[in-house]
Amino acid sequence: MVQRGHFLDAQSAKDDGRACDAEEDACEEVSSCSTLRQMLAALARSMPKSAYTPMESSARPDTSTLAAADFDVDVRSGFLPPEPPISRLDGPHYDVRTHAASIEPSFWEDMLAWGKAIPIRVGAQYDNAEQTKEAHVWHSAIRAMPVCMPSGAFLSDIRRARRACLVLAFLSHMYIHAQPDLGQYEQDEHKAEEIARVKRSRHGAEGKDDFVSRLPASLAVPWKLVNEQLGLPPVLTYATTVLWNWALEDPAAGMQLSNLRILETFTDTESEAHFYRISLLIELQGVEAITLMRISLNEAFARDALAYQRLASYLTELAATIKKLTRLLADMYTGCDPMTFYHEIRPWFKAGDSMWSYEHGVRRSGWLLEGAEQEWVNWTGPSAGQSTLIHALDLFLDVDHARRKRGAEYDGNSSDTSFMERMQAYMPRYHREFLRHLQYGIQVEPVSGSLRADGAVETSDHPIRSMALLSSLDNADHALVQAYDAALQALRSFRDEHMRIATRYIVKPAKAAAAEEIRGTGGTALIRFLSDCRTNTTNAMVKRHIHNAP
Ligand code: HEM
Repeated sequence: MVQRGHFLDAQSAKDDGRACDAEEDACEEVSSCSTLRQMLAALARSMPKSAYTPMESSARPDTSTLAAADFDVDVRSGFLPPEPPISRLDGPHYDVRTHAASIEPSFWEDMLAWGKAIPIRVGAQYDNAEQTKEAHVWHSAIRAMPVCMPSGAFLSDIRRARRACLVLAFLSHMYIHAQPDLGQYEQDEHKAEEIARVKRSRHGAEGKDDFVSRLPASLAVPWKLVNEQLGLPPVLTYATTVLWNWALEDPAAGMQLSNLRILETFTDTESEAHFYRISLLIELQGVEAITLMRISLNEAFARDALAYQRLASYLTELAATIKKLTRLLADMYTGCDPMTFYHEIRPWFKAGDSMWSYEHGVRRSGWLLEGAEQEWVNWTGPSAGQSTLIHALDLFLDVDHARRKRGAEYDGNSSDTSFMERMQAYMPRYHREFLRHLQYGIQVEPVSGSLRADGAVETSDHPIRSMALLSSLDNADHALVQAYDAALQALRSFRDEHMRIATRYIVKPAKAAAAEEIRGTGGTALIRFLSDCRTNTTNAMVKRHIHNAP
């Protein structure tokens, strides 16, 4: 069997001491495909690397070559950077009220610290007149702040670029959401008109009738530039709130579950820190899954009898790892209060796609990034649906959320088949590349068989699924099929738990608050969508299709 790609350099298979007749042919095939091979070798690399990724110093450093050589997936930390993110952009400290003309990036840090100290609140719900006044001064200072263009040298230090992305994201969401009368959330047209009228009268001096959805150039321009560098749109993302938002309690103790602390929150509540921390712990535990996926794909390259046995054992381990992820997910309840999540934390995440405003009497959604975008932008707020880890598990196990495969099994009533693909636009560039590679870079010779209960022929060029299909044809040994399906079952159970969480943290509080429409941060009709994701997981199981399954 000739593979069009594989996940390990051929030497490792040889080092296994396994004889494989097809190996040399396959090696030739692979060596002719050197670019792909380099990418695969980078993925399989076992040497730790530095999170500092020096790049050419220029106004817009080109990171494309790095993307090809390195998917920014670390053997110790997975999709998290292996070294703690920096917690402050250096440079002199400013008294933000008197030195508003400064243009050092550290000035953003001072603005963030000031905003948090007030503290800036969603909808300008302050406790007293003094706070209200100070918040107004903060707000005006942001608008008056000069545009600071980060230098090429600054952008080329990836840790500083990530921190800048985080600070600008928090500042931008604070700026937008902390304005008074955020009734623009209401999609009731009459209310929105009334609110717009009140806003006009209040912000007459600003001269902007939809001031609320306009991000000033002082934030919009550098934010867009920094995020372009990282391959992200200018909006708060999972990468910002989770992947790059942590520190080690004790630097000497290293990256352990109990040693991680969240750097920035909007609400300064334990619930918000816990909400981010759970995802962080899942990412860290996910390193185990990434390793198992990688070594499994090596077996998909070898494809001898031992490979089938080993793959079965790795998939069994993967199922156990996914169960650990589910247990971590269920820990959400131990530190994140559903009401605090729904009423205090979630509103900060709203972005252009779910905010409405009026300009010159025209109602529209979106944010206007002054000086950075000509058009109103409708980006979506952060969702753990942007976790590359979960997408990788889906791709590895051939879960098809786009519903292009196995089409006959679907009723054609899916709520949102494009959500998962759309979420990839919100991942850091290298992680997106990683998924693209996992999806398109490693196909094998298609395997066909009449395995389905309805007799339809299924053809698969998926490296793992095709082996499970082949193994299912052999009635003597269904160990691989069982292990493959067990991993899918574990992923389904993860999604069961996730649905319970979404119900407890969004659906119930929304019903209690008599919300007219219940949608996820990503804008989905959430219960229908999450239930579809579960169905897609189950539909990938092989056993369901075998005539004589044991
Ligand atoms: C309070 C906690 C959470 C709530 C309320 C929640 C809610 C939601 C909602 C409503 C969606 C639908 C998409 C949207 O419109 O935003 C979603 C998607 C998703 N969430 Fe969460 N989520 C939570 C925590 C997590 C965590 C910790 C993870 C794991 C890292 C996670 C992983 C996902 C994934 C992978 C999706 C895409 C759909 C799927 O794969 O099933 N969520 N979440």
